[in-house]
Amino acid sequence: MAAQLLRGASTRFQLSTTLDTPLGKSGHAVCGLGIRKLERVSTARLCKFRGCEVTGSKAVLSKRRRGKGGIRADMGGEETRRVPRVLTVAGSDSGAGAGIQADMKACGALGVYCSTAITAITAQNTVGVQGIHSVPAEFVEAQVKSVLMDIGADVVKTGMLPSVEIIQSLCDVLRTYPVKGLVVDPVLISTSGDELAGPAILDALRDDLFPLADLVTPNLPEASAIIGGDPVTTVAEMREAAEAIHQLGPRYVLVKGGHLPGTSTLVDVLYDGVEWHELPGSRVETRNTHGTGCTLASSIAAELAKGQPMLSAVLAAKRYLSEVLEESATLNIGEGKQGPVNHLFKLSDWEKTSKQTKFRPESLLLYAVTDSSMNKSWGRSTSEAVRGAIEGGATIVQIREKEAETGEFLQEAEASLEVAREYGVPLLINDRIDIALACDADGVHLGQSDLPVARARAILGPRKIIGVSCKTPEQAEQAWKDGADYIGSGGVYPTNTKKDNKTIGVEGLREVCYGSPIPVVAIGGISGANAAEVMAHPRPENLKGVAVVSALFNQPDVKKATEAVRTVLEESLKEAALPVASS
Ligand SMILES: Cc1ncc(COP(=O)(O)OP(=O)(O)O)c(N)n1
Ligand SMILES: Cc1ncsc1CCOP(=O)(O)O
Repeated sequence: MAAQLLRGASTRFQLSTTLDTPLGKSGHAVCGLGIRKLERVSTARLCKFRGCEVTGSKAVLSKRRRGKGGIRADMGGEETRRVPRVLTVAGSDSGAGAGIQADMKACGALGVYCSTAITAITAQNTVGVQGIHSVPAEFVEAQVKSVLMDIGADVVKTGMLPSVEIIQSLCDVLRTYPVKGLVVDPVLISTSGDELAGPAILDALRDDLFPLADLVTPNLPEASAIIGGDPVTTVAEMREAAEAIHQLGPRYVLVKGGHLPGTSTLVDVLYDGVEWHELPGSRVETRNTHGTGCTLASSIAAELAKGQPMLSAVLAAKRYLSEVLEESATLNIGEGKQGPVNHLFKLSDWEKTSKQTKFRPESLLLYAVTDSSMNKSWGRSTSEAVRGAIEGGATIVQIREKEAETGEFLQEAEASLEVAREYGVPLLINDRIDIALACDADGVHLGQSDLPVARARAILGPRKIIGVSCKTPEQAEQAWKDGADYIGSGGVYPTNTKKDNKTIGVEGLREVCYGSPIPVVAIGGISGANAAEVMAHPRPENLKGVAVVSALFNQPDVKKATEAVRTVLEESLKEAALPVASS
């Protein structure tokens, strides 16, 4: 059970909304003027605390304290916004690729407020580390306290901790002022190969800091050093190392594979003492990898601060890092062998200049899946049919071609993509990654027997949309871990469009939705006549729409047929104010 942190800086008095974060380092509250010990209380209980009244999920200043200037005069009593907060306790990198600078940029890019406690000042560039000047432990402690007593932090992330005294005093502060999450990046060896910590520091990390941590994120050399020097060069050895490090006390261990020696495998291993997750990554060939360890750890901290559970936080952070690496591949900063990345690439205009149409879960509302034999029988090309569907209200399109030769498929896809781009509607290719790459489509839809999702993600990179057909919650969970963006689930009803396809019904669809961490679109035998039943309230929150073939394309007028289904969907959206079903 989470410790209840009453975040009560002078500008807001709302209880943290992530009280269910599974961290339980009991009993302190930050309220107004300082941090005080509180008894553990359950979320629902009412607690009174030095002028703060906590009622349900709200903490408000009592009249008595309000009168004493506890609320800022310029707030005018308006609701204020909760901002997720990370405190990074790490070293400064003069080259700004790693350390504090990387953490601040990554958190900023992810919408999280990042405060800092600087443990060391390094003279560093793309060539390596030229000098390290440690900050005295008392002054690191002073920085941490200053932040926690006023601004507060949902999650603390540590990087370079250059002395045993700093580690021990940080542990003391964290025991006194607990936070909801602690991510420890055990910075022992920089990615450029420089040793950043000696054996005494390693011992202090192992004995004092790891037991307080929610996550420890060693790379392969660090994992090896932590477990006493045994080599960690295979996925099996990564699992063994994760197990050994978990014994030291953290709730989770993420051993980062990077490029495992001698293999093209990119995999990280996440372990919580019971369950293993092998998380694949996409390969980006670039010299610009300086600071990726710091970036990953601070991005995970940022996602945890937003209230994500650990696995989701790790996956989201990995995806962000892949995007950053891809976007930074050709940056030319510094003369050394390892350059920095551009954490803030989204502030530049890539989204404006990119041809890629962004995936939003809402675009699954009416998913038009083409069928060239149906369209041919009505005397129209695939691209004409796509135009009709989009004008009739389709929100995403998939080119599903089961008969044409590769060259014809590519031509159809290119012509259809031109139409889709005109309207800003995403267009995906069924099954064929080669076609998707050749025409630069927005993504692919894959079945269970197509190219494995993790491989597809590695080939397509972080930005392309990947949808996966799933008939069970287990398949959906796996697809998410492997990097899928959405699930297509069905057949909901019997269909003649796909032979020998098992029907799972509305019940089966909903089971998949409840087991899926990502959005779901229903498919199979869906038309204007039954779309309302599929989308009926209360429905799973992540059921976003319907995918339709024959009810759109085996019709004389595609636009009219699409409008008819869209009208039914619009009606179901109007019920959106009603409660959603929960599992
Ligand atoms: C949105 C959507 N969902 C499911 C499917 C089915 O894909 P798959 O299982 O690969 O079968 P085929 O389409 O290849 O016959 C889909 N295409 N789209
Ligand atoms: C491709 C696919 N996957 C599951 S059912 C199906 C066919 C859907 O076609 P229709 O909408 O005509 O039933």
